[in-house]
Amino acid sequence: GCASGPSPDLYQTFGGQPGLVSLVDDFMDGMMRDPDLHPYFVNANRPHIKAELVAQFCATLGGPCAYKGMDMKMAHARYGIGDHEFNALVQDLQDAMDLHRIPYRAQNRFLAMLAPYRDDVVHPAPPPRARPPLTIAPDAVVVPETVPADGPQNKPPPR
Ligand code: HEM
Repeated sequence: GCASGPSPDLYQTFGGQPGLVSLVDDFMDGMMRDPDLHPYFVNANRPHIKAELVAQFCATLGGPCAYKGMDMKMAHARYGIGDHEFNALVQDLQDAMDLHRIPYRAQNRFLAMLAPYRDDVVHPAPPPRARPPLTIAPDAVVVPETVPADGPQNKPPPR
């Protein structure tokens, strides 16, 4: 039949745990060489992200793992990631899978399972920053409700 979804076989096609650790190493190296993605990861905790990616990929493929990292929306919302960056990441993942000689059929099965994350990862703009606290009392400045049409009333007297 038409193979799709997770399976222990698919996980083995990716080389099991050692295969995934090595794949994610090369994937992250590729993203660090990618000018579209470098800024997002240069100051990030890359060893942590790589460990989470290995667990997530393992679980997604059908391996004996559970992903216990952050929810995808929570992890990405603040970065204002666009479609362009998402596509760049998919390209870098394909390059890493090519390097590891993962057969195209297996690559496509995996990418199809990651595609639904696009909606969680891509945000048109970062959420607004928290406002700084007010430094003056809100009622310290009294603004008149209406400004008279003939201008301010405190004109100097006519000579
Ligand atoms: C299919 C697409 C993607 C998947 C499956 C994915 C997966 C993950 C995972 C599992 C984590 C770790 C979460 C944790 O720490 O618990 C993470 C973190 C992160 N991802 Fe993604 N990601 C994707 C797309 C992207 C894209 C396109 C970007 C940037 C352009 C990105 C940037 C980041 C950053 C900066 C973090 C660190 C978050 C933090 O610690 O504040 N991700 N991602």
